[in-house]
Formats: sequence, structure tokens, C-alpha cells
Amino acid sequence: MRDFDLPELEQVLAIAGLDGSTHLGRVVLSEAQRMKETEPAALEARPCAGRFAAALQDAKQRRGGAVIAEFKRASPSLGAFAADRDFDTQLRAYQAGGAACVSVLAEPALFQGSVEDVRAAARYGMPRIYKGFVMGAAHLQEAQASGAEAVLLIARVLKGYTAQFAAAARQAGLEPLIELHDLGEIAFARDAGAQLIGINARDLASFAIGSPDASPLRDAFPDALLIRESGLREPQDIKDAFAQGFDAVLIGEALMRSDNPRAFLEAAYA
Ligand SMILES: O=C(O)c1ccccc1NCC(=O)[C@H](O)[C@H](O)COP(=O)(O)O
Repeated sequence: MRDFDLPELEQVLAIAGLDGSTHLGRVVLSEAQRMKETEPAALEARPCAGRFAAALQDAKQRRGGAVIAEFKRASPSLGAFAADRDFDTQLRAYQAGGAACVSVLAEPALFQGSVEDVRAAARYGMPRIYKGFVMGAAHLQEAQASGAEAVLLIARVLKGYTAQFAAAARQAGLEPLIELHDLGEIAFARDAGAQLIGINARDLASFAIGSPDASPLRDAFPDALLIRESGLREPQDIKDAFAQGFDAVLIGEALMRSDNPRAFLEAAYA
């Protein structure tokens, strides 16, 4: 499975066209280093059960849209903004509030995430996405070992390797969610046969939040589940995203800062 690594981890920044001083560049460098220090283990072939997509589809049909609730203590742009949040209390609130799935940060250095968090979220029954910065077989192995149902693949980072990583993820029993940052990346998702497509509203260069439009994505991917990610502040923002044609949203910071994440989610569905 080493064949699935990008050619040289040191070259990842160049391949992605990223500056190492940007937030995303810092994460990519830090993860490349962590993976170099990780002993690669075998990636087992496993069937892909499709539980993550099924939970999104089910919420869409029953409630008009699905929420992927993220557990995130810190981020490169904000620092440790929710370091004291109790993991179990937060996950319980996500479950009670009706989140269809959870996104759990696995990256340790800048997001204060861990594979143990991904594993522990299984206690709450919602399908999980391993939220990391996959750049090699060792990351897919870590995602598989975490027991997650799905894995994030960032086309902005993987570029022309996205399809290869998506195929390897599926062979490993992981549903790939292909994250795009702009519509110029549509071809990477198409080549990957993406069925779960996230569009990140956060410009990873300026960190400004934009308003991505679902319709060009729907035209390109009539049958895929479209997920609007980042920068959702209020329950109404979730309603608006569903009304704009997104099937699902991925929301982290606002839920982590909320005094009552359960009520926040319930208001989004009211
Ligand atoms: O947020 C950052 O600082 C960041 C830096 C580098 C790469 C990714 C980054 N953020 C990841 C995300 O975009 C979010 O965790 C996710 O989409 C949820 O967004 P939000 O609801 O705004 O927390």
C-alpha cells in the first residue's frame, strides 16, 4: 500500500501548490512529518458498507437535510478555542440533537485531535468520518484502524492523486468524502467517482468564508450527496444551506462554542 503515497511526502506542498507558512501548509507539513515517523501497517481489504452515506440519505429524506456534527478542540487559524469541551458530553448532545453523522478530528498537532477520539465516538452510534489530512497509505491505515466509516480526502491537497486515494479508501472499507475548495477541482472528484462531495466555504489562503453555490455541483454530480462545509454560525445557516440545495452540512466551531449544542441542532431542524 506504500504505492498509494504521494511520490515524496516532502514534495506534497509543491504538488498542492501550497505555501508552508499558510494554515493548510502548516498542517500538511506537520502531518507529512508524523507519517514519516509512523511504522506503516498493512491496509486490509474490507467491504464498504456505506453506512455514512446511508445515514445522510436517511436524514435528508426524513428531515430535509443531514447534519455532520464535528468534534474539534482547536484549529490552526483559531488556536485552542474549545480545549476544555468534554468529549462525551458533546457527543451525547450531537446524538440527542439529531446529528446524522459525526466528524472527528484525528490530527494531533494543530487541531488537538486523535485517533482515540475517532475510535471513542463509536460509543454514540452515529457513523464517523476520520477528519484528517490524508496524504499516504499510513493515513488510510490509521483511518481504518480507528473504525471510522468514512474518510476525508482533500482535492486541494491530493489533486491528480485524488482518484487513486479514493479507490484505495473504498478497498479499505472507507467511504471517501471528496472535499473541494473551488469548482476548478470538480474534475478530481469526477475522476474519483465521488458520491460524497463536500465544498468548503473557507478559502484556505485568506480564511474568508464564502457562499458556495450548490447548483454547479448538482449539474456535475446529479446523484451525489452534496455537503456544505465551514463557517455556519447559526441554526438558520443550516436551514439556508438545505434550501439552497445542499443535502447535508458539516459544522464544527459553532457547535463546539455553543452552550447548548443539542438545542442548536434541534433549532436547525425546527
Ligand atoms: O480551520 C482551520 O484553521 C483550518 C486550517 C487548515 C485546514 C483546515 C482548516 N479547517 C478545517 C475545516 O474547514 C473545518 O474543520 C470544517 O469544515 C468545519 O468548519 P467550521 O464549522 O467552520 O468549524
